[in-house]
Amino acid sequence: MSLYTVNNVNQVTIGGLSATQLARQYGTPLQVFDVTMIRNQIQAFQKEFEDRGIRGIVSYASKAFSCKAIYQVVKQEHAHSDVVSGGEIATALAAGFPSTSLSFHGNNKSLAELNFAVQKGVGTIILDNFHELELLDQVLNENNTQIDVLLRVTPGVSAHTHSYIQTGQTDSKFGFDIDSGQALKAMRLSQNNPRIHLRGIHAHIGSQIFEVTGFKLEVKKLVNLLTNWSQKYQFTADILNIGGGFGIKYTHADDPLAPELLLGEILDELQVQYSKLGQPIPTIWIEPGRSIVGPAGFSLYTIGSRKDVPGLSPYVAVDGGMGDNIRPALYQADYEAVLAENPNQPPIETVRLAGKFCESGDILINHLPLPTTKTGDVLVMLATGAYGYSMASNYNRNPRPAVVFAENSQAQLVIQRETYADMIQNDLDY
Ligand SMILES: Cc1ncc(COP(=O)(O)O)c(C=O)c1O
Ligand SMILES: N[C@@H](CCCC[NH3+])C(=O)O
Repeated sequence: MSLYTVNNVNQVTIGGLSATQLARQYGTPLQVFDVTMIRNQIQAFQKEFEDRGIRGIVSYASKAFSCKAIYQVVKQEHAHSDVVSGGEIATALAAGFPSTSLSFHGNNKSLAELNFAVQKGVGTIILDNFHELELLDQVLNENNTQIDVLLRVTPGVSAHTHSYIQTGQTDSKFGFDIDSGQALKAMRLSQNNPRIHLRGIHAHIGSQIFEVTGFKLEVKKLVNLLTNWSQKYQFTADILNIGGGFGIKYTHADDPLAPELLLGEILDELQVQYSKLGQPIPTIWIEPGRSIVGPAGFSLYTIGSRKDVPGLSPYVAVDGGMGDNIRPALYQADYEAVLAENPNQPPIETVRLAGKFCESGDILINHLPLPTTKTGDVLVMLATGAYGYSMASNYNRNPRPAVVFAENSQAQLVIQRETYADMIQNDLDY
């Protein structure tokens, strides 16, 4: 499976449009999304549920990439979205996303954020800790209302992934621990709170996961927990949210199962578990972020300076870097990149693709094989749609790039390039 497509004149294309042309039209650095790929992935997840007759909800984890346009695409695909801050809620609502299809996550939601969520009619609060339970109770009382809640539990399963991005193991800042009894206590408190409609539980075991084993352990543990709660405490869950984390192909060294096939295996396991119990499967929610927007995103850069270092690979610098994609610097994440024109030419050298930020560690790709390049060439970095723009910064007061959605050979600007004025507007004189 290739990470990019080309047209008949051997140019990289995104959503049917030439990357060179997009770079010319909108400037670089530029983030472009192939919207068809986003839609196809959401639909592929939905089909896995339908094929098995399981009620399922795809809740896009919008921390992976949040802006009005993406919530609009998610809404068009009849999916839900998970949000992790007042800012994500506000963006989704500004996009016309139905508040009832939002679920609100976070290990330290503020009173103001909970109040905002409740007043705006956010559908589900994913309760993370006892402090939040108190805040939520206060907010619900003050607003004289009720809300649906899922309890986030930590099943003690740690999936194989980069250690910085693991969640879900017992030693996690997120959620109620099952083994120590925190989860049970939270369930009892919620069950006894007339303003809380406890609908079920949630767990998330990590990110960029290729193996189904961790997920299978997770669902076994969750089903056991729910069985125990239903037998001993008459609590019947109608929602089981198994989180996100489906891994994607960033480079040719990655060979993940297609995310929907991974989901299929998890659903098969759930069917086995529930048929052993002789019980119906609750509605299953998933929260994929990376797998929905990651492969669909492309970063377009223009090559600028070059520095040759005797005996070592040269630095080839582009007009973006850690400000629009912190992942290589933060997680040592690997990516691939190709020239927008004739991407299949045989390489003549391996370069270090450097960003323009004032940090030696601002290297986007450490070993990038490239044909002859020159200043002004457009380079396309692949599979950058998840946690790139959403983690972008104004470091060195570089403006964040523009974002374009491309679909059926049409392009539309969905986030304007930041201007110097945008960055200065909140500064005050002294
Ligand atoms: C609770 C929760 N749900 C969903 C996600 C999305 O994960 P991913 O982007 O790996 O699918 C995350 C991030 O890891 C998360 O913390
Ligand atoms: N930001 C991380 C993933 C974090 C997952 C959020 N729970 C990444 O770039 O891979």
